[in-house]
Amino acid sequence: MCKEVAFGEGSLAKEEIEELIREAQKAYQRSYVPYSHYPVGAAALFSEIFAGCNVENASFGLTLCAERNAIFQGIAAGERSLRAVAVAVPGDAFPSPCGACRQVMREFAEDCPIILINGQGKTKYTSLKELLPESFGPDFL
Ligand SMILES: O=c1ccn([C@H]2C[C@H](O)[C@@H](CO)O2)c(=O)[nH]1
Ligand SMILES: [Zn+2]
Repeated sequence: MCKEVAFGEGSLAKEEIEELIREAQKAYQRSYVPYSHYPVGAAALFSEIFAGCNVENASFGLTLCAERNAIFQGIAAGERSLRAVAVAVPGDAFPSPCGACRQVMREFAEDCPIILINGQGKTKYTSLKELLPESFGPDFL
């Protein structure tokens, strides 16, 4: 059975959500975080799933967040339409995508579901519209 879960104007199959969550959870195990010790994994659903982890650098400002890493993997593969994003961390607290990542998501989705996952596998559902209201995007130009 493939239960559809409605999100705003779109919908996602329950199986798609579960796989997206699993991919985000796997991704944080590949994080390179010798400075913050805060691993983050993300999975971006385009026509398929692209995963990414955060990658830090001794020159701290060069750090790439997990969300942008995952999204850019999709874009580099030729994808343009972002359907959902999952973000997972190992700790008790839920993750929250930073402002830069929210704006990068906005480039490829007007609005999309965002699933936040903590280390116990608990989930919080939000959306890009909620995290980045009154956003600036490509349609302004
Ligand atoms: O949503 C977030 C927030 C932070 N980070 C990373 C950047 C850095 O490696 C570490 C601490 O900021 O967490 C992410 O990957 N995603
Ligand atoms: Zn970020």
